[in-house]
Amino acid sequence: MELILASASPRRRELLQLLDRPFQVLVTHIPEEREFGESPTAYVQRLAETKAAAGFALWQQQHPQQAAMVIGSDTIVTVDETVLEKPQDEADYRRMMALLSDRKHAVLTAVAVTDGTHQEVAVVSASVTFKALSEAEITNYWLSGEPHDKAGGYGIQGRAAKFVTHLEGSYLAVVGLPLYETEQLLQAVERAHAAASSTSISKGS
Ligand SMILES: Cc1cn([C@H]2C[C@H](O)[C@@H](COP(=O)(O)OP(=O)(O)OP(=O)(O)O)O2)c(=O)[nH]c1=O
Repeated sequence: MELILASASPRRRELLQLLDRPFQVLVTHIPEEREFGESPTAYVQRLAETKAAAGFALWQQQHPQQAAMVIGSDTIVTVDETVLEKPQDEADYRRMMALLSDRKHAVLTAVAVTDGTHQEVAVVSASVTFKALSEAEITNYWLSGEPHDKAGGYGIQGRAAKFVTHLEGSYLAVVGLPLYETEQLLQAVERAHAAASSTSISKGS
């Protein structure tokens, strides 16, 4: 069965390589809009599931006969009930840094895996504490070019590492793809796929 990563994120691609499973990348575009009353956990889970399903649909269009497992993932930062995604511009980035400075926030990454029939999903979290950020630090970090394509406007694996005083939970959930959980989800879908294939063979279909 082919493995497909439905993601445009270079971080997810690099991390997935560490599972030593050959894979291809497909890019789909899913609008990221939280529904009224939707909790951060429900939201991030829905986006990961939607990305996996859209990736599977695209794979099927291109390869109608070939089985595949597709991974979709989404990362958000939450401060109280406020959800931070990628900053739209510098002002949006500055709003995010003001919310993150000198306090704890949560990062949630959802990973969904589907083979078109079976689906597994996990939401993995971390709690991250930032030092008090000065205006100069906020400005210089923006000028580094790192914030624009990252949830919450920062990359813990990059220059924002020096802002982090404490981390609890999954470091890889912050970077965008928690590998232990991803491997477990892949194995679960593989087992379900194998069980369904052996049932359909014994039924003679
Ligand atoms: C908080 C944080 C986020 N990020 C990144 C991970 C994700 O790539 C990005 C969150 O945006 P996402 O919308 O989750 O993902 P994406 O648009 O980059 O890729 P795709 O939807 O195609 O899979 O933020 C870091 O790299 N480091 C960090 O410390």
